[in-house]
Amino acid sequence: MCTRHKKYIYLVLVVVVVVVVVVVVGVGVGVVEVEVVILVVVVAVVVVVVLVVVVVEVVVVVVVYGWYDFKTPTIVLRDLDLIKDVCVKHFANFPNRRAVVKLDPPFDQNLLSLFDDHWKRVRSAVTPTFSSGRLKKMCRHVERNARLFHKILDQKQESNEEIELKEIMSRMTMDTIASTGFGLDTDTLNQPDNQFSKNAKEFLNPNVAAFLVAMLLPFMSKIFNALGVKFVSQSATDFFEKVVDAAIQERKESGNAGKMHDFLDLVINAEEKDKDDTEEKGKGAGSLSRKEVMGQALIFLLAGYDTVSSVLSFTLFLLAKHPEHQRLVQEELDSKLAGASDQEDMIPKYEEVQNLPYLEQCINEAMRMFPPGILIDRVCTEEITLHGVKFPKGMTVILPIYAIHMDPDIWEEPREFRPERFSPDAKEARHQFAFFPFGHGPRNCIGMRLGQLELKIVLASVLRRFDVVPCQKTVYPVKLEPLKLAAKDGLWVRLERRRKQQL
Ligand code: HEM
Repeated sequence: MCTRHKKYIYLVLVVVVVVVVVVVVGVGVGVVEVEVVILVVVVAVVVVVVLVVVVVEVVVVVVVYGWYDFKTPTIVLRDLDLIKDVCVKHFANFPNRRAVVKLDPPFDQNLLSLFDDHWKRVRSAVTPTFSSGRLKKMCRHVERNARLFHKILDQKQESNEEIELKEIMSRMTMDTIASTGFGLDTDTLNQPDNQFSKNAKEFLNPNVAAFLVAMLLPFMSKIFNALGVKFVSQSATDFFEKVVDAAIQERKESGNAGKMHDFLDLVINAEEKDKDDTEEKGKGAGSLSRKEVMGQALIFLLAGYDTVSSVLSFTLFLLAKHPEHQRLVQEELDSKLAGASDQEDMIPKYEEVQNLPYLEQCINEAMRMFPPGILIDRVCTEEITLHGVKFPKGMTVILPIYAIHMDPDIWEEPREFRPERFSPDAKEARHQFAFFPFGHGPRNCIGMRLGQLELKIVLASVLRRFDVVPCQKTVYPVKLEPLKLAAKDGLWVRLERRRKQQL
């Protein structure tokens, strides 16, 4: 039960006890009639009984609540131990996400949407792409894009331009995902309307209306499929298939195939093992069918673009509004990175960003307040009872990330930006599952370490070079769009060059 409810219940109980004592004393001194005593005791008993019922009800309402999504029982968990059990301890009973809409091939083969053993095989084949060794190699793409990004920021700073962070960060992360994943040089930073960016935006903006209808009325998904309504743009999917094919061809011809250790190499390796290109092939760990490979290429683009750009922009925006925390980050960067990086461009290296605890605290606090994913879900595949709550087979389990990140019983004044919440002591004192922007357990975000690396390299390099300050268009507190955690009025700031002696 949460402490707020407890407080009210204790208050009412104290009032009841005080009234009873006053009345009994009143009888003792002869100012209250016996009938009044009987009446007061009856009322007190009724109040206590009602309270007991409410307490039980509150326990049920606060720990979990649910509804029927037509015939599918759906439950929302608030209890952190239950969340831990579902995601980690009893993962075997909850291995999949719900299939909200039926996707078209090859996108239907993406990790996010796969089930059971099929998911397990693809996940273990893709996991090596994100090993420390490969991340280190991918880092040079992140650094190169950060360098190009600085040139744009320099121009904007020199002309004292106001900057909408989400827009410019999206362009930068688009280039980063294209180069880290596929070795492509897309230059979206300088050419925001290039073909790659146009198709990515089209692909990333699915048929929202159909998607929402299918979410609210699951049976409509089948009707949409029968009518040929697409949830994801076919032309954009075709475009990316061609882009990936051309990139593979180019790498093979240049003799670099297998040497770059990025996602494209995984594609090429998979091809070698799976020459006859059928969906049924690629059953061994490490081997993927051509469609599976394309499915992962598309989900990397989808999952790695908007998420990272959103956290980058919210973190910088919050630091602009909280200069005292920005100073602390800059002091950390000055002391830990001084002399170790290339002084000219201020881009820290892979090893250097591994030890920036205060920057990490600020990033975590920004992700607590504005997690790119509002919730995650799992489906129960085998009945189980956990902490007295029965999960029947087929039940959808919702794990509400945003609601838990904003729960005042876990986070005091949750709307305040307080990076100190993530100090080692504060973390130690809190339930480990109170913060989960990347999900939890074996099905958590596979790109987490790449995402964190990008965040730290880009933020460290920007904050070493510039002070980020509010401007006329800054709207704070942030007003959110109705259906996603995006700022309705944009995230506007201005840049000021840091004075030499601070560097
Ligand atoms: C700040 C950055 C990111 C955030 C906050 C984020 C968040 C998430 C969340 C909440 C999930 C669901 C986890 C669960 O159900 O337990 C997820 C899954 C996933 N993410 Fe990320 N993500 C980020 C970056 C990335 C990047 C850079 C990539 C790829 C390059 C990526 C690829 C994926 C994939 C493929 C899955 C599905 C994993 C599976 O089902 O096995 N994400 N992410």
